Amino acid sequence: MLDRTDLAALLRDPDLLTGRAYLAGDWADAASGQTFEVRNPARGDVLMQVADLSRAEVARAIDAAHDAQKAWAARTAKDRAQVLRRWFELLMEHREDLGRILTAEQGKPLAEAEGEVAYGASFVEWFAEEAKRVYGDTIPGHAPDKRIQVIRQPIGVAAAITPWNFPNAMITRKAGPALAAGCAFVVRPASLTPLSALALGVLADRAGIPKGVFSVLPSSDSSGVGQEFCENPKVAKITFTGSTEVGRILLRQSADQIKKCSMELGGNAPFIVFDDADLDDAVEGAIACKFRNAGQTCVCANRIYVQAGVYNAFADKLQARLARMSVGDGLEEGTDFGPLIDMAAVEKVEAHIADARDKGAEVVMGGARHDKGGSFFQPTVVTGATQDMAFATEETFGPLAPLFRFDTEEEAIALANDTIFGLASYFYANDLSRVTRVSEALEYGIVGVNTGLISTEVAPFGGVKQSGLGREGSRYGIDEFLEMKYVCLSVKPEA
Ligand SMILES: NC(=O)C1=CN([C@@H]2O[C@H](COP(=O)(O)OP(=O)(O)OC[C@H]3O[C@@H](n4cnc5c(N)ncnc54)[C@H](OP(=O)(O)O)[C@@H]3O)[C@@H](O)[C@H]2O)C=CC1
Ligand SMILES: O=C(O)[C@H](O)CS(=O)(=O)O
Repeated sequence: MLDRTDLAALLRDPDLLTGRAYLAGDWADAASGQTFEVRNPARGDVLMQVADLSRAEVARAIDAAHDAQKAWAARTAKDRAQVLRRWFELLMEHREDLGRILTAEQGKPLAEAEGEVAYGASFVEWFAEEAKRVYGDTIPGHAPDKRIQVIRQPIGVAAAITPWNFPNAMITRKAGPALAAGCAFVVRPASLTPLSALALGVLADRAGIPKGVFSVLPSSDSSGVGQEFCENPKVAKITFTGSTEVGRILLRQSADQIKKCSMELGGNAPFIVFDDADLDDAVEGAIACKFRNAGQTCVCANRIYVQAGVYNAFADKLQARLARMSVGDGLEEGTDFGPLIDMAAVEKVEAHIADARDKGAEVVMGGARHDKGGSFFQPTVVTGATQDMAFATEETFGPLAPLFRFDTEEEAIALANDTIFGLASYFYANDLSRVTRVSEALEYGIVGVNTGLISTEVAPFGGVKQSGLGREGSRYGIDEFLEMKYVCLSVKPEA
């Protein structure tokens, strides 16, 4: 059993666990008194009830954000940086509690959850520093009496919608740059995992982020809140992380007001192993890249392409390595893979396996629900994968590793690029010319070379094609929350 009392008992600071909304600086229940339940994916228990805000209450938070933003932007960059730095320190001080809350609602192993908390906090730390480096330009005038300046100003109120798979980091990866730039920030977290977001609000409040500048707005009405964000003229920016399908909906809804949008969307990452790769490294990279968060990340390897000469050796090594890993409750020591988020996720993995089998693939490891029951699933390896199978074009979002065989470099690149997505890609090779050729030929926003882990706050994270618009993290991430202004000054000669 894992209910609210049990989870609170695991925390050093139980005040981090709340089901109340952080609305315009106040902790509030929904005016209607309505709530929605949050479940623990490992045991299926109802963890707690969370305030189910209406669209009108979300609009009130947007009003408060709009009112508070100007004063926040008027503070010096150093002042905002110090507040963000304090938030970072609090996030790290409470890393274990935030990790337990995250695992309880999302399911990932505690080590991964605490890793996500540190990763999420790193964006707050990074953009606390970047706040002080929002530079402009002066440009030599186009006429003797002209002086040209370029200044960059905060865009205003930013509204975020975030997914369940990284319920902490996908919020701070947006809030960090937005607040650093001088924006106000309202976020509607995924209804499956609002607790991590609310805990971020508790610590933002303690850090001194002014009331109204930051709101966390849980609601089961995802489409209604999305419409409010897109239609409310006080919202200047939509920043979304989630599926390409929902990204399209938000872009369509934002078109009427030409609202600025950042989109971190779906992926279909190829993971290519060439015959000059270090196979042990490639196996470690594939495990990290494919099975992190039980395969529920947008940058997970979705297709594994192995050159013919090393195909069997790679397949054998991967299975041997996987066999040493364990499936279990993320709160228990030694768990490598937690449960999937829900039964819909299980059914999608099962559909991809059935489709592959029907088209001639062989399931050489796993392939079925785990005997732990619920949404636990066996880590699965499929050989004989081909481009006509569903997982070649659809994101599996689960612990399924399909192995495709290829002969030539040209063929591998063509297969890897044969998708509407373009977020992350990976390959293992040691020939320098091949590494350069393949890095340049892959049509993706991110290329991992001899590594399966690419996520860091210092680098620009984002996709091309239908995997998104814009970048998060790095020195580029703050640009998404700034507007550039050109000032043309006419200077008259002394009378
Ligand atoms: N590029 C990236 O960095 C990332 C991409 N993703 C992608 O997201 C998908 C998995 O995450 P998942 O949460 O299932 O994705 P979804 O797109 O289903 O949901 C993402 C968020 O959007 C909300 N939402 C759903 N429908 C609407 C709507 N009509 N209007 C406004 N908001 C809406 C959801 O709310 P609710 O769930 O409460 O209904 C959730 O908060 C995968 O495709 C994955 O690749 C995920 C993480 C990172
Ligand atoms: O939600 C996701 O998939 C994240 O973007 C993955 S990462 O940033 O942790 O790599």
